[in-house]
Amino acid sequence: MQISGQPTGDLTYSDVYLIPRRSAVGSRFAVDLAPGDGTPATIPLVAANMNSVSGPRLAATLARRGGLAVLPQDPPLPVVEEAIRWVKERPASCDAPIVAGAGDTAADALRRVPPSEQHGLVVVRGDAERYADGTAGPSGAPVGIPVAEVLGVLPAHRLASVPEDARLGDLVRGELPTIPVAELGEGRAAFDAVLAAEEALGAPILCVLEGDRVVGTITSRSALRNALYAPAVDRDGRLAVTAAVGINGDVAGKASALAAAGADVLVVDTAHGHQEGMIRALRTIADLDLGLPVAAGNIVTADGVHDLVNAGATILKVGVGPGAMCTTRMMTAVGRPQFSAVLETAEAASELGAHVWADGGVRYPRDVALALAAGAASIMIGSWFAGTIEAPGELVADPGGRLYKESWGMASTKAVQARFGGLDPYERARKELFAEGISSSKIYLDPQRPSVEDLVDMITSGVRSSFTYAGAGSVAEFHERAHVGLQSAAGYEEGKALPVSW
Ligand SMILES: NC(=O)C1=CN([C@@H]2O[C@H](COP(=O)(O)OP(=O)(O)OC[C@H]3O[C@@H](n4cnc5c(N)ncnc54)[C@H](OP(=O)(O)O)[C@@H]3O)[C@@H](O)[C@H]2O)C=CC1
Ligand SMILES: Nc1nc2c(ncn2[C@@H]2O[C@H](COP(=O)(O)O)[C@@H](O)[C@H]2O)c(=O)[nH]1
Ligand SMILES: [K+]
Repeated sequence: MQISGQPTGDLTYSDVYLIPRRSAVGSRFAVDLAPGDGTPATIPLVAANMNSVSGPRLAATLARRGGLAVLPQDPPLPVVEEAIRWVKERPASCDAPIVAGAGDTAADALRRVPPSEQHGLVVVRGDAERYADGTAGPSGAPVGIPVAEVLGVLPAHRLASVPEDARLGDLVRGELPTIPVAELGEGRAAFDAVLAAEEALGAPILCVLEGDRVVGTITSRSALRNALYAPAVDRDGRLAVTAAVGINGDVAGKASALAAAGADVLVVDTAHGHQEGMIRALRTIADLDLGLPVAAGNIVTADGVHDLVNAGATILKVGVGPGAMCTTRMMTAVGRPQFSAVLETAEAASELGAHVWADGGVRYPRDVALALAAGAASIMIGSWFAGTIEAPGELVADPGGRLYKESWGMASTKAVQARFGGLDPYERARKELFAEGISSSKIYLDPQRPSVEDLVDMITSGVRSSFTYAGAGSVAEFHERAHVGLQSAAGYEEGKALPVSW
């Protein structure tokens, strides 16, 4: 990366911009976004290990589009193992259905999906619990739902015009719109086949049939995405997923169990990553020789990079204080403006053959492009992804009818209370003294982009375009060719669009 001008201090994303330069990359579709960090990701996006962000559905959806999600360290190990299993059993070539029971009401459904196009529910006879949101129960059972059990598909937009207490079983009508998995094909052929089936059946969402089981759903939008993205998969072609480990407790036992459950990357995570406890935890994991990439953090200095890589980290998780839920900077004054933190750590990491994930503070696609320009391999996003259909938790309508999901910091009083609920009251009270995050925040769904996939489309299209402005066809070339300038607050303001006249 080249920087024009002399920065007088550390910089964050709003302080900088990208200068266009001569390009030989003729099309934005010619850009390869694979991070090249030793993980199976094919796009440089990682969902943060926050309880309000990375659950199994978001992890599977993001992996289908080439990203990774980090399952957080707080839930009990069996819950995380089950989440890994759930992700691994989801299809890579079609969507994991949102399954509802015939007796569920429209109000129940609206807590899971907004009434928007491109989304819907697969309504089954009786109780949907049996299908655990698309699986057929315990480990080893066949994946998918017997077609005879499926009453129909309810497009979510219909929920806008029915009474709240209407039963879903009474709302589905007509023949079940299906497409055999063998007809899906690849690329444009798949898009054409799905579009033709949608038009012929007059249905915006189709059930994908393998034998006599519904293994997923598909829309023409998801068929288009199948052609644009390559899923992040493990050696067996199953969707990839990542899981976090803390630095305390039985680190070896937990890391081994997560690896055995199928985690594709381990993330060793604590607020102050440049500490002896982290170095011990990394050495413990290195001794296990699990053969997995290990991400560790959070750090913001080159010294931190050296110590953590020497202890076994292959990826550094970089960022102290930029997170939307984070109060560390105001509580402790500690942290570092994120652009400079990524720039310095990425340079140090690259000398050691390691990589950086820029963690936190991303609010626009431009921030992702700038983190990549600074040398990051991937970008971690938390709060922005919390306001999506796939994030854990239910949709809530505010008094004006706008839909949101609740989010909270992993170092907030709420998270600390949940994490240390098993301790005696004295120990719990001691832990609660140190909250460094907000306990409750509303993250509104973007009505135009209610799904994490919509956000991924938006971010990757912005970043593909950034790459061509810089004449870069890959992440490695972007690291080389990005030309960054410094801007004033007025310069940043000028770049914003104007929703109403001035
Ligand atoms: N990226 C960021 O800016 C931040 C992220 N977080 C996130 O919050 C979650 C919880 O992390 P964490 O609070 O580390 O909890 P952990 O459960 O991982 O424990 C942290 C350990 O480090 C010790 N420690 C020493 N100094 C500090 C310090 N300054 N801050 C925190 N712990 C310290 C703690 O001991 P003792 O409790 O006795 O002090 C404890 O043993 C993680 O997901 C983390 O990434 C939290 C804060 C900042
Ligand atoms: N200091 C704190 N940092 C936190 C907390 N919870 C999460 N985080 C960090 O934020 C990023 C995600 O950033 P976002 O801007 O995309 O939301 C996450 O990965 C953590 O590093 C917290 O309570 N305190
Ligand atoms: K912050």
